[in-house]
Order: sequence, then C-alpha cells, then structure tokens
Amino acid sequence: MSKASKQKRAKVLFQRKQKGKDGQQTQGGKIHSELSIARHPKEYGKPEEVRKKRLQELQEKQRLSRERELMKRRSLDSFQRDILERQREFEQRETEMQSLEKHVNFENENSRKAYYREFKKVVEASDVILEVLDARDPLGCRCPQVEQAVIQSGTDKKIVLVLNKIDLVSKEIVEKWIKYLRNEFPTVAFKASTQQQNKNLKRSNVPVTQATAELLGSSACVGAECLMKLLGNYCRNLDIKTAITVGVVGFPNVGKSSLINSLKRARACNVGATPGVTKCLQEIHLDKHIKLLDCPGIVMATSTTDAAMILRNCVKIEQLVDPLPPVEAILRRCNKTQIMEHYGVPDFHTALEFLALLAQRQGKLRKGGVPDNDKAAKSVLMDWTGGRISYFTHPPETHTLPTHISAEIVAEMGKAFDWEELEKGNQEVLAVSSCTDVQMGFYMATAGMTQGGQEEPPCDLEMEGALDEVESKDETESMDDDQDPEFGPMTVEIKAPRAKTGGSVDAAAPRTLDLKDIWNVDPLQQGQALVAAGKKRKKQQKRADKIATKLSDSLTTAMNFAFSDI
Ligand SMILES: Nc1nc2c(ncn2[C@@H]2O[C@H](COP(=O)(O)OP(=O)(O)OP(=O)(O)O)[C@@H](O)[C@H]2O)c(=O)[nH]1
Repeated sequence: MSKASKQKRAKVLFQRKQKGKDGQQTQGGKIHSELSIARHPKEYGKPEEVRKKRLQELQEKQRLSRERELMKRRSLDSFQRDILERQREFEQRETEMQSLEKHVNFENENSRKAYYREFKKVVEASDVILEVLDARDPLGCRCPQVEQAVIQSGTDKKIVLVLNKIDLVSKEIVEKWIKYLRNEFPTVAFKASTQQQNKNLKRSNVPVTQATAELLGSSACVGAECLMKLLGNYCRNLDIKTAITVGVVGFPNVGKSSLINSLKRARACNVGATPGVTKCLQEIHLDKHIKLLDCPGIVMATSTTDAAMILRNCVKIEQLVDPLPPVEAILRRCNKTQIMEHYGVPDFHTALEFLALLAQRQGKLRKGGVPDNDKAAKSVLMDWTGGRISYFTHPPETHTLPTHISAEIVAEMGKAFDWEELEKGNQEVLAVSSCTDVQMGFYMATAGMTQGGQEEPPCDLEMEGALDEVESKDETESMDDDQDPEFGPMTVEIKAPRAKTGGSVDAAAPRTLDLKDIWNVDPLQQGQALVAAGKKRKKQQKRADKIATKLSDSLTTAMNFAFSDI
C-alpha cells in the first residue's frame, strides 16, 4: 500500500469515526430532547404552535391558490355543472320534505286510531252521550258512526245533541236546526264560555229577558241551565240515585272542552282554536251526581273531501300540503266584492290569481319576488277557521231519518228526557242569541238588509260565489261545485274588522264601556260594567304614564347630547 493511499484510508477512517460520534451525539441529543419534551412540555410548546400556525397559513395559501386557479378555469361548463348540482340538491330536499309529509299523515292516522280507542272508552263508560255539533254546520260535523256505536251498545245509553257556538249564527238558523235535529234526538242550543281565566267562568244567571246586549255578546256561557236541567230530569225520570256519567263527544274543535269548562265554571280542560287539543280521555266531576268525560275530537268520515275536512277545522292548517282546494271552495261561496274589499286586492278571475295578488299585497314573496301563493292561501284559511270569515249552512227543507236511526230508537232515546222543559230552555237561549246577532250585525246579507236598511242581494252559494264569473267566462279554469258536495247550501260573510278579543278567536268580545257610559247600562249590570270600566281606565292611565316616561327620557337624552356638543 502506497503512502498516499494509506493517508487516504486513514482520512476516510477518521471521517467515519467522526460521523459515528456525530450520529451518537444526535441520537443522544434526540433522546435527550424527547425526554425534555416529556418533562417540560410548556418549554417546547411554543415552537410547535408556531409550526402549527405556519402549517395553517400554508394550507390557507394553498386553498386560495386552488380557488384562484378554479376561478380562472371557470367557464360556462362549470356554471352549468353548478346549476345541475344545485338542482339535484333541491330535488333531494323536496323528496325529503315529501317523506316528512307522509310521516305527518302517518302520525295523523296513528293519532286518529288512538283517539278512536279513547272514544270507545267514553261510550262504554257513559250513560248519556252529548254529541257536540258546530251550529254553523251541524250536519257536516255530525258523526253517524258515533251514534251507531252508542245505539249498538244498548238503548240504556242516551244521545243528546248539543248545538254549540250559536253565537256565530242567526236565531232563525238555530231555530231551524233545532227543529230539524229534534226529529232524531233531544237537542240543546248552547254557547260555551270563551273566557281565558282558570276560575269563575261566567255563566249567565240573569233572566234572558233582562240581559243587556253587552252581556249577551260577551264571552259568558249561555244554555248551561237548560242542559243541566235536562240531565237532572234524566236522573229524576229514571230514578237514578247514584252519579251518572256523561260523555262529551264530537268532531275536533266543535267546543267539547269549552262546554265542559262552562258547566264546571272553571278551566278544567285545555281549549284551543286548532284541532287535536284534547288527546286523551279526561274525567271531570261536575258535582256528586254528574261526572263528565272529555273525549278527543274524532273524524271518521273517510268519504269527505280534503277541502271539506279542512273547512271544518279538522286538519291543522300548518300541516297542509295543498291549501289551494279549500281556498277555491271558500271563494266559490264568497261575495267577490267583499273579498276584494276585505283583502284589498283588485279584481281577479281565478283562485290562483287571487292568491298571487294577496301574496303581493301581504308581502309574502319567495326568492326573486315570486308571490308565495301557499302562504297567502294559509292566511285565508286561518281567517276561515279563526272565524274572521263567518259562514253557516242551511238545514234541508224536509227531514228524513238517517239510515242508522229508526223511529223506535228516536222514541226510546227521547223517553228519559223532559221535552217540554227542553223546549222552554231552548226558547230562552234563543232569545239571547237573537240579541247577540243584532249587536254583532254580521249577518246582514242573510237577512237581505244592511244595518242602514238598504236592500242587499242575498249572499247564497249559488248566487254570489266569487268564482262564479270565472266559471261562466273560462271553462278550463272552472272549479267543479261537486268537488265538495257534502257541504249543503252555505252562506259566507266576511266579518267587519273589530278589536282583538284577547280570548278565543271565535268569541264575540264586548266593548268595554267608558266610565261616563255606565249610566246607560242596565242597573243589573252596572256593577260589572263599573269594574270593567275602572280596569280600562287604569290600563289607559298606565299606558299614558309609560309614553310620558319614554318621552321625557328621550328628551333628556337629546338635551344631554346637545349640551355636551356645546
Ligand atoms: N264563539 C264561540 N267559540 C267557541 C264556542 N265554543 C268553543 N269555542 C271556541 O272554539 C275553539 C275550540 O274549542 P275547544 O273547546 O278546544 O274544542 P274541542 O272540541 O274540545 O276541540 P278538540 O280538543 O280539538 O277536540 C276554541 O277557540 C273555543 O274558544 C262557542 O260557543 N262560541
């Protein structure tokens, strides 16, 4: 080996040695540093944070540059792809919504079955069944299946029809309906209390002949005396010593719970303007002789059209999939001029056109300013179910017994009741309801006269439907009257706007008198009126005080501000 190569080899060996030392040092250093990290994490936390931050910055930069690149490459094609993507997303959401609606229907079906089970329990447990009917459409909310179930369970059980909400129709119509319905079962005219408080619900004890219009148009219950007498007579006639059970059944929202509360004079059951408030059987002890059973509203009429069911307030408006058909049904029955005036819309030819105009007027618009017809339709339906569009049906001219009732059953059912007393009671109640109508002045068109005495054309279904003109003008757009044939002749009126009731939407709230008007009130009612007027004055005073405080506060702030500027 030459000297040069020896030197070279020694150099390489030396370098290797050095490297090995370095490696050991590094290794040792690493171990040491890892240990240090484990021992003092805070000491080494900072550089990690810096690294993390840098990494984030880098990622952000990359994202931005990617986006920039994408924007550069963006063309018509990508736009189109974008649109298609969004459309696909929209369709997916639509199908999800549809399945949700199906789910809602399924739930409805389930709750309907559950309600039916509750109803069966009520029928089994009751001696007397009060079938509550809405006076505006008694046949529409009558349930033959209910009556059949009661009849089949033995003639020991009696049915009494309660014509509730008589304050919402004229005396003549109530009279006609009572005359019609008593051919089948004893019928009681009733107006449930619509007060909101929990206790001391008003029940008019003042003889009807002495009651003022203010009292009669109030939220107090009328007809409870007559109903109580009827039940009392039933106990007496059958010589019942123990308590009787009275089941209260009927369509949703006809006022079953309100009736029970009125009899109990307390808010024993929940009441609401939407269907399905009562969900299960509820027992209320009226006194030691009478036990009442509240039952969820039952709808068994599967043959009725959706529109008819919606207009009878059996379906929750918020859950409606297609609110157009019931609105068409309303428009067919309404006076077009009244509708135009009430909603402040110009002339229209179809229900869709009306809804588009209404949506525009109410500012119910979708993206791009497209009128939201669905929302507008639902607002009209809320007016209907909330009683702002009032309606009533007319009883058939002649009476024929329904197939499920025979003359023997009618005779048997009526035996236990005192018909004369019932007749007298109904007459008293009707005297009240006639005054209510005069005070409300709503059914001018039915009577054919305005309040001012001017002749007005009758507002009947066949004569003045808002869409009648449409039908004659445009056959393709015409709406078939047979769509909801279950509604008999019906009169529809738009109510004049009035002060908020604060209670039920249906209720006719009395105007609170001013203190100076107390002298004009019947002496019997002066005490009550005085209390109400006092309350009203206090409220006004409070409001005035509030406004004054607000004004002085804002003035002080303004002045402070002005002075600080000087
Ligand atoms: N104007 C008026 N409104 C009434 C009368 N009776 C009940 N109402 C109103 O009608 C609506 C429904 O009353 P509810 O007592 O909840 O009816 P329901 O039959 O128990 O309803 P469900 O629990 O859904 O079956 C409420 O807004 C009541 O204030 C009445 O005689 N006149």
